[in-house]
Amino acid sequence: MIIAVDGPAASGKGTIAKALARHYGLPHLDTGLLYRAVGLSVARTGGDPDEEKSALAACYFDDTLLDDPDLRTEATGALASRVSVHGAVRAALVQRQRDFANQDGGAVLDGRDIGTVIAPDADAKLFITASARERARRRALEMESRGVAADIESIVAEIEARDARDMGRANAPLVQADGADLLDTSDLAIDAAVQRAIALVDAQLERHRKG
Ligand SMILES: Nc1ncnc2c1ncn2[C@@H]1O[C@H](COP(=O)(O)OP(=O)(O)O)[C@@H](O)[C@H]1O
Ligand SMILES: Nc1ccn([C@@H]2O[C@H](COP(=O)(O)OP(=O)(O)O)[C@@H](O)[C@H]2O)c(=O)n1
Repeated sequence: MIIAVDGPAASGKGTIAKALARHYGLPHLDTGLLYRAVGLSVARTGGDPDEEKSALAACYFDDTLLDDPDLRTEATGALASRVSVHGAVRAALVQRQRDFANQDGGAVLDGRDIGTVIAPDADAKLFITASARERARRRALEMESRGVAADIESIVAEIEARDARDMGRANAPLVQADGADLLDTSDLAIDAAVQRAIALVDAQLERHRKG
């Protein structure tokens, strides 16, 4: 069984995808980490994230990079969003994600294009969202918990810029996939959002069973 979870930054898609993986006993892949690794790698090697060749060269990173704490910063999120506009970068990462999705028993993947490109035939699809202000508030809390000062207005601006780039790009733009249920978590606590996600997935699985 494949479950596709997509949505913009800090919408709660990772939290929900992890909880779904636990609930259904499936492995989980945070596909954003792959794009973050490319973004960080291109920056560290002095390459240009906006130049396709440079970004493509950074796709062949060592997997130990996936554990680097710098992957989690908002600066790396912005770099990831810049390298991920390039078709060659997306093509270089596609097989790894599809292999993960198609492993025996299935998987849960979260990202921007799981329900549209990576696993368009997924058994269940969710599109998670929340207002930009609520997403910025969550990011600020995360940063403060790491001891990093956070300015809400600049985080809102960064989130809106990233949304615009991710939704406006020509290759695999962020969009609610055909057949995906929309889940707005703006006014939901984590537990409530997870319960709602499980109910939506169960209902989709039931609809598929009935054909
Ligand atoms: N429904 C929610 N209400 C409040 N905070 C949430 C909710 N969902 C997630 N969070 C918190 O917001 C932050 C971003 O969530 P995360 O799941 O990492 O988002 P994404 O994967 O979409 O970037 C985390 O600190 C997480 O604990
Ligand atoms: N499947 C994916 C996942 C991430 N990405 C890109 O990678 C960036 C970082 O993704 P992420 O999921 O780690 O970011 P957050 O939503 O956690 O902030 C996004 O802004 C996208 O531009 C993508 O293009 N396709």
